[in-house]
Amino acid sequence: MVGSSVARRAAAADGRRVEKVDEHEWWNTIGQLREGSQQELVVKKNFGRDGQNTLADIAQRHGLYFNAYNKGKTLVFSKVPLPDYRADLDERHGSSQNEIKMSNETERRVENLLSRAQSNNNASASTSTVSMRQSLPSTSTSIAESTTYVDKQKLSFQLRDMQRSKKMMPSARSMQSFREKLPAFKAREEFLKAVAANQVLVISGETGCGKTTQLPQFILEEEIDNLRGADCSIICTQPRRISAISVAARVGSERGEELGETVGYQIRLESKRSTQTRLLFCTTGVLLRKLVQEPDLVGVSHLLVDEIHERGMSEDFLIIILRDLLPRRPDLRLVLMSATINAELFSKYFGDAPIMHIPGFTFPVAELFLEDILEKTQYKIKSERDNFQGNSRKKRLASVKNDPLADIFEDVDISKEYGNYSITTRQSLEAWSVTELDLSLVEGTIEYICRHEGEGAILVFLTGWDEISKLLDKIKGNNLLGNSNKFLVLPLHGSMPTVNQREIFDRAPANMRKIVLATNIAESSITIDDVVYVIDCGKAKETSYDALNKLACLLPSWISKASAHQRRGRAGRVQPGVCYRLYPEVIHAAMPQFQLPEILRTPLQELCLTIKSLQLGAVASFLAKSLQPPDPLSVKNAIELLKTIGALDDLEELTYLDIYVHYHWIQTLERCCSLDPSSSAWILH
Ligand SMILES: Nc1ncnc2c1ncn2[C@@H]1O[C@H](COP(=O)(O)OP(=O)(O)OP(=O)(O)O)[C@@H](O)[C@H]1O
Repeated sequence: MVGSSVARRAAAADGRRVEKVDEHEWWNTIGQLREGSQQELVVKKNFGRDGQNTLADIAQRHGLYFNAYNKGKTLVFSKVPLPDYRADLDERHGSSQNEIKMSNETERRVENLLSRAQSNNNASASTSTVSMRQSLPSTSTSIAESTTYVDKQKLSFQLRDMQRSKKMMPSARSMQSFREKLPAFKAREEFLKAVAANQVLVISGETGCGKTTQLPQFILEEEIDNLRGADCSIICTQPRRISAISVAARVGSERGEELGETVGYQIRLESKRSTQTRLLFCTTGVLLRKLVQEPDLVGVSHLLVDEIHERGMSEDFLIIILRDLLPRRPDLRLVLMSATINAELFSKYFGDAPIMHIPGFTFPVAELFLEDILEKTQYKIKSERDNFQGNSRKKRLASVKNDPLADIFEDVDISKEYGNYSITTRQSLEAWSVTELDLSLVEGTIEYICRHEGEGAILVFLTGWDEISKLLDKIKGNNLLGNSNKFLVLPLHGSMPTVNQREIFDRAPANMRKIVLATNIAESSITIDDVVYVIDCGKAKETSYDALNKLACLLPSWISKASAHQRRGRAGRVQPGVCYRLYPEVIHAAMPQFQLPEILRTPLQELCLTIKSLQLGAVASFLAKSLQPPDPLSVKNAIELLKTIGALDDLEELTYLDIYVHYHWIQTLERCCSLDPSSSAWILH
């Protein structure tokens, strides 16, 4: 066997005699390694420094990695980046391999190839230069293989040339100089080294550092530059559709490309990608579904999970699946991207994966709290229902159940704490309702900005469609803001078609001010480049469970400090900005650092049904592997209940034939009528 002869020859090396590199032979051998299933090829031969350089060059041209160990006596070609030191190859440990280890299949193919190359060489002994590509094998299977191989090589070269030429274009050059100013750029080399050296890397990046737009792009550029473009496939997940699309568009334009060339996106029922696409932004849900069909993510070389700190249900499910997948895919690189909070938690979960911190960059964003806004705008809070004269603040607040922030505000002595503020402001603070958003106050704040502040779009964070549509009506009826020639008012809600969602990124026509009324979907990852003012109502709708009444509810709740920070961060991304917080500073100070993970907020029965509908296996064992597992006894009880009501059978499988109809009905019933699965199932029956 020729493969064995390579091994024998390699094993025969005594480390003193310097062998000559037969470039032709090694080109083919390394080409076969690249095409086969073997991950690496270990060669014990001394080719001297020049020989090593030639081999390193061959490996690089094949898009593989090369390293020399034991003072150049042990050479390794690999499909994955190689560390500087390998204990398994260290002669002093007596554990190094004496032979090149190849699978039978690779050995057979290498043998075939070498014998063919040898006979080719003999036949053309008089021809001094044989093109390496011409010398590829010619049996029908081998032709197919080599065509794929040649095609891939060709594509890698094409991608590299295209990248180089696009970089030279004037628009790309100005983008490049902008990119170089982002903090992520300074961390580029360190980041790429860390990705190469570690299977899992946790990035803790502050707002605006460039983690979303730059880090996946660095990997893409590096892979293409090193002629690994054809083989690289980078996926970057985003928690929401709008960020998947807008970030893909931004990265594409930074590269001077049309969306869908090397950078694309995929969301449910919509995608923009091509055979050239090497960096794909998709929602976490899309990736979860892909994983169900393709558990090993074959073909994916790098996976970046963005905004992991948000701890949505899909992100938490995803990392459980990925931790199981990593040992099966040692060549897969996983980068978890988080805001600064919680990076250690993720690192620990992935066996103390290294953490890299990238400082943020935003233009200065001034922050005004309710008291400052009231003082500035002279707005008087005096709602009919909550008139403080007839109903004291303490009395009203005492009736607010389960709201620790309301309790904190209840304890504030307004006249003492806000002694420096005007009497009108203090009276308004007395009248301010912790529970209900005063939409007239939002309207008043928008009007104040439009009358007194400079140019720039306004982004308003509200809790849901109900508030958005009521505010839209108010704005229509407002003397100033209702002028549609001067103000472009755009709603932004998760249920809107993406084509409408995308309008928020368009610049308003000259002399018009854009006002975006959004839910928390605009909170992270997106840049609306003309936003200068952010108005934050401080709340977002979240699923919670009323255990006493057994009701699942989607209610406005106070956001966390992390969310508040992200909201503020939507201003100041390309110019200085102002953030108007429509709640007192004491409430902001008392907000939790970050939100409770969705899997700990979601009613367990709903969680179990979601796990089943996503086909993620046995519920209890799946949830036990999560970052912060729910109480096992409660999980067991939830499964029992689902079996009792007939939603799951004895084998814990979803029952009815049309599982989805059933499941979505349950969800809809829960959402619309605040019913738990048992009541919903009863109605369905
Ligand atoms: N569409 C865009 N138009 C103009 N500038 C943009 C756009 N997208 C990104 N940028 C610029 O690139 C910077 C980095 O954006 P990126 O989305 O990568 O930040 P990030 O670190 O992920 O922050 P965050 O977590 O707050 O979203 C922004 O602050 C902004 O200056």
